[in-house]
Amino acid sequence: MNITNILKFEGFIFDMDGVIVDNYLFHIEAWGKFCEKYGLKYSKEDFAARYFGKTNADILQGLFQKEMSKSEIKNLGEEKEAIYRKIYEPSIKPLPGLKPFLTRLKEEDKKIAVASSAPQSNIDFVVKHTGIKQYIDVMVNGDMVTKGKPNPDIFLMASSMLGIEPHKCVVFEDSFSGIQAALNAGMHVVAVATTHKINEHDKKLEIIKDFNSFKKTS
Ligand SMILES: O=P(O)(O)OC[C@H]1O[C@@H](O)[C@H](O)[C@@H](O)[C@@H]1O
Repeated sequence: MNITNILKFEGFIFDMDGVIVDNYLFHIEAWGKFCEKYGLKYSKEDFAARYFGKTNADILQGLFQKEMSKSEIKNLGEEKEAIYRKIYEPSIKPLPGLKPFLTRLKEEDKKIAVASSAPQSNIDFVVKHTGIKQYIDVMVNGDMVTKGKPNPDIFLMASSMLGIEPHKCVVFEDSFSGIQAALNAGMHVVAVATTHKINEHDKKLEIIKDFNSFKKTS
């Protein structure tokens, strides 16, 4: 899809991990360290298949194989996120073409949301270090919904906070659970091939490598 076609949408909803930043290797490494500390069984492949795009509540209860209280999830989640932020901070950068794309969207008076399964602390970290705060109208984090991706609630909340109907919104997503959540919300999806390669995505989807795709006018 070129810039002319994408500008037909009114609401632009960005997933964060794998879309604003290409950081899955750092999350994988941080979860590995976390699991080692708690003696949890962990394989990168299994983790990627089961948990990418999910909330910490879903990931932690899956890893520990038990139900947990909100405070347990918050504390353990923050422990993992602190490891992640420490190892990722030295190399954090936005996906190529993201800032020029956001600038263009604002010039066109489009509404922009970030909707991430991550806790707000991680969203703040990414927004600060990529310098994109001024572009964002609405932020929705994983703690604001009870049912995480692939349930559509996070994207429906973003569209309602933007005041734009779901079918007028486009979602940028890298994870399979996130793509399914956006489709379940009745939104248009653009898959971003970072965490998963182009050939791993459903061929029927529109797929971009990064936001330089929208530099093109035809
Ligand atoms: O919804 P997003 O932005 O892709 O965030 C998902 C990520 O959220 C993080 O908090 C989890 O620790 C990650 O493991 C997970 O992949």
